[in-house]
Amino acid sequence: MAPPEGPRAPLEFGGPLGAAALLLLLPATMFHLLLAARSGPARLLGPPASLPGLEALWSPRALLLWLAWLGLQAALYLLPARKVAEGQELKDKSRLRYPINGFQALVLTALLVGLGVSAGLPLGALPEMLLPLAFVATLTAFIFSLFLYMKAQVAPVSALAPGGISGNPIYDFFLGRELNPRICFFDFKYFCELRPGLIGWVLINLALLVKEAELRGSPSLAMWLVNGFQLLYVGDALWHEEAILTTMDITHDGFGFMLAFGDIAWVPFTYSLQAQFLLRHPQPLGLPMASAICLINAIGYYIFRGANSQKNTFRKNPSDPRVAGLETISTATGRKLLVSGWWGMVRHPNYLGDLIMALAWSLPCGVSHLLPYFYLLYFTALLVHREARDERQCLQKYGLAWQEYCRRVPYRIVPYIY
Ligand SMILES: NC(=O)C1=CN([C@@H]2O[C@H](COP(=O)(O)OP(=O)(O)OC[C@H]3O[C@@H](n4cnc5c(N)ncnc54)[C@H](OP(=O)(O)O)[C@@H]3O)[C@@H](O)[C@H]2O)C=CC1
Ligand SMILES: CC(C)CCC[C@@H](C)[C@H]1CC=C2C3=C(CC[C@@]21C)[C@@]1(C)CC[C@H](O)C[C@@H]1CC3
Repeated sequence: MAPPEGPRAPLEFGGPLGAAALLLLLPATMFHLLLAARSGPARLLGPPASLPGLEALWSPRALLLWLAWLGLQAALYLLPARKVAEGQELKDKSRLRYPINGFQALVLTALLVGLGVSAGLPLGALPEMLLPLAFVATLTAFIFSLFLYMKAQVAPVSALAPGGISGNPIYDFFLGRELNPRICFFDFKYFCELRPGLIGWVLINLALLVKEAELRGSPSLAMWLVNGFQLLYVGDALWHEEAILTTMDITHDGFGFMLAFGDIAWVPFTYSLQAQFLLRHPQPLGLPMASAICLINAIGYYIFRGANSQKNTFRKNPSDPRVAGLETISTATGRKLLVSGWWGMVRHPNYLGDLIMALAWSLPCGVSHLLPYFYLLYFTALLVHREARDERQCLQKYGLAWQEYCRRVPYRIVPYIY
């Protein structure tokens, strides 16, 4: 169906050319990181030691394993949920319904993997399959995004995302045309955002830990820390699954290659980079240093969770005693903005906490290589860009009230710095 005439959202990511470049650059970066982590020099910059042939990338076993994984996560999504939540109001005034059973999916996956391992499933063999698995995940993301693009051609105009209706096929394929593509109750974007990728990430981490134990007798302290920190992060995201319904990915962005690839390929295969690095480049870590890193992660988590929970509680019920005493600014929409508490410190305190945690995930890998710090560098760029997008949307939504908020809380992410 033809998109509506009228003013369109400004093009992002450098327009169609930028989107075309990212279609190649993102998978290329992911494969570069996978290869670099297993190579001796583990260089972040510069060419990988050797390029794999097609036989190293293509494996029918990896394809089967990948399809079984997606099938398992889809089946867990369809299980009865402890709660069904309503999303934000859509253009046509309706609200979609979403199952809240992500944490249940994590626990059931853990039980199934545990059962599998006790029945002889060689979890330690998974690290050897990362390259072909990443390859099939990338293929899946391309094919799936094509399906989503075609599905959007027959979707009603009211179902399209503001950003993905430029009319340029490459740009729209990358950004995503349809806001909430679904078949019946099965919401593709919501499913992909939290399940196969995030749970896949901690499973890959665990397999790397098991492999390290097989190679060296026991997992290293550094590997334990990386596994523990990232499991906490993923468990937290799934426990607070409902909060995802108000993020810009769900409420504003279409579902196209960027999110499909990001969710199912980028997250599991690049977010597990520190554990991949540690398997081949063991790092000595003493107890005092490990304790300091735990403290950094705990501070990051405290800020991240405190800020996210404060906003979520306030958005659900502003008179909740936990937030009722906070200072606010009224806006013309009837919604208020918090201007004290975490949200009075900087305009994105949750990003600050997330970045501190990102640092704690890299520190166990030592300082001899830049590679394990890739996540911190990429994440800083992602959050700075995301913050700017969110500010633009908030200025549009709240106008003068947002300007007043920016005047009263002048720093974006890091107090007195940015
Ligand atoms: N690991 C990863 O790869 C990624 C992690 N994240 C994390 O996900 C979490 C969610 O992030 P994200 O989706 O970007 O957005 P946020 O949770 O930061 O939400 C931004 C929204 O919050 C509301 N808001 C902003 N300021 C205020 C205020 N002062 N008072 C009340 N409401 C306010 C506005 O929406 P409204 O007013 O409409 O409610 C705004 O659009 C973060 O913790 C982030 O760090 C995000 C991206 C990637
Ligand atoms: C491949 C590109 C460079 C960008 C892809 C971006 C995606 C990987 C991220 C976009 C927003 C995300 C969120 C999360 C994971 C990463 C993606 C999907 C969380 C689920 C991580 C856990 C947090 O508690 C909530 C996050 C919401 C946004």
